[in-house]
Amino acid sequence: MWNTYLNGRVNIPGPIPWPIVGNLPMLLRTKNPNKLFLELRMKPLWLRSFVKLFKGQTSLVFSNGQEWVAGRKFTAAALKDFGVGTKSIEERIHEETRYLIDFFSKSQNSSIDASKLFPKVASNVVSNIIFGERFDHEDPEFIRLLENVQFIIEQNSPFRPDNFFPILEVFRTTNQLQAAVERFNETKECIRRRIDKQRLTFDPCVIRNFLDLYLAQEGKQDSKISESYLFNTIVDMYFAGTDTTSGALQWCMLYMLKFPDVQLKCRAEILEAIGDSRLPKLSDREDLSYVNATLHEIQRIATTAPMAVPHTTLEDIYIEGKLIPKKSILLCDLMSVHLDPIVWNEPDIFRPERFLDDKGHFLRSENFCPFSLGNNNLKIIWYLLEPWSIVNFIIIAKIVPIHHACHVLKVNPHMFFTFLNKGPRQCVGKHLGEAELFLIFTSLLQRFDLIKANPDQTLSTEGKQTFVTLEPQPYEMKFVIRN
Ligand code: HEM
Repeated sequence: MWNTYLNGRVNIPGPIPWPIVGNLPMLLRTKNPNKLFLELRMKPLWLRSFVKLFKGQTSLVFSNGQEWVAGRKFTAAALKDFGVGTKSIEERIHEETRYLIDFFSKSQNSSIDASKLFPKVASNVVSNIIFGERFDHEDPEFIRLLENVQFIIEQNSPFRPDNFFPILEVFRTTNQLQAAVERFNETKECIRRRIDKQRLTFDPCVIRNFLDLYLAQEGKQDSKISESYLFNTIVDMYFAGTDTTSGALQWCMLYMLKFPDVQLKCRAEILEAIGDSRLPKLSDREDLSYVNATLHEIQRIATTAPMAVPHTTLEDIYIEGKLIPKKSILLCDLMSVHLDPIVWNEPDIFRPERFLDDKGHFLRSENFCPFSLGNNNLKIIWYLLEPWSIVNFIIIAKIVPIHHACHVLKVNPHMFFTFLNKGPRQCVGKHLGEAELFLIFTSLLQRFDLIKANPDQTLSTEGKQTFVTLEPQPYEMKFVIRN
């Protein structure tokens, strides 16, 4: 402990933490941890850590090494075969979009709570890919499934004080902990029931959806992936694919309410390129530069998953001469890249045009990374947790170029990032998430004027942190059929 303390102080710059509680008091004083981290971006400091969540589980998110490689290959291939980049994903998203259009057309003047609606939309697209069918939004089983996902996510937020300071867990009501475990088991049970139902009509020669792939794998001796691993990966996809996409869609709507001029420009482009007699397709993306730029700008300024997920160092590393010990848990702050004034001009200003060239064509940026770091030479803030001390500390290390860190590690940049062990990490649902944002956003703008439910309401762009995502504060809006 002393060694950790001393080594850390010698090697890594930062303010002195309080004994035992580290920088927890500072964190407790803030309502918005992400904002605090941003304010401290150039000032390294020590903070307390959060407990290792979901310890002992094995699935795509919670596996490493060869097991992870096999699981990743399987999941990525499955997502590809069943849609990502192909027509069928488009059809599955269209199915959900048609439901939305129908629903909004019938409930024209009703106020819609975006925080209640979009989790259903995102979750239904994942359901469609996994089970081959969507749920009715009013289906009690579906509502319960979503409530459970939400509850578990809230209970496990890394920003809960007891996650920063595990000893506080003794003060957490056992009821809450017990409820989280029970709801997690209930979610698994719901998925288990679906698997059993699909088993009755399963034909190994006709693979219909992700579950069929799972069933085809079941019981195979030579399979590199165990049944329980695949089962847990389905659970992962549910959790990882619902909150993130729903959060991003909520941000999209919020920015359209806040910036009606941008909404008008997006709609004008959609109507000019596509008209209003058919739904937008993924292939329309290249004709919709301004829309594309707007979606990128929203994802940049809002950063739905601001700190991605934790990763672990494989060995002792030195970043700019500072020791980051083996098995340290690192969080990379994606938001620090998206709001870095060195790479973005006036990063706090919402301006879709920054993603357009002089001719109005869409312009990519290597500093755009909502789905985690790629191969780019990004500068990023690192948060470091030291896993062996009684009370863990996080250090916001200096901003360092990612390639620098990878060079020190002598590994491929992708291989650098790990979740509690080793393995490259990037969002496996990136293309699916992008497709959902594009198709749902454009389809809604094509048909409806998006307006605030209450014209006097001030919409805040301050986010609300959940497990890994940053969502807008709840707001209400109306979808009015366009004249
Ligand atoms: C706008 C939507 C989305 C955003 C912003 C997002 C963002 C992220 C981020 C930042 C990570 C962490 C990467 C890292 O380890 O550093 C991640 C991982 C992951 N995402 Fe997404 N995601 C989105 C949509 C989806 C969807 C639709 C799915 C569903 C299939 C999904 C499934 C996953 C999974 C399974 C992982 C873990 C991958 C692994 O550990 O290999 N995501 N996502």
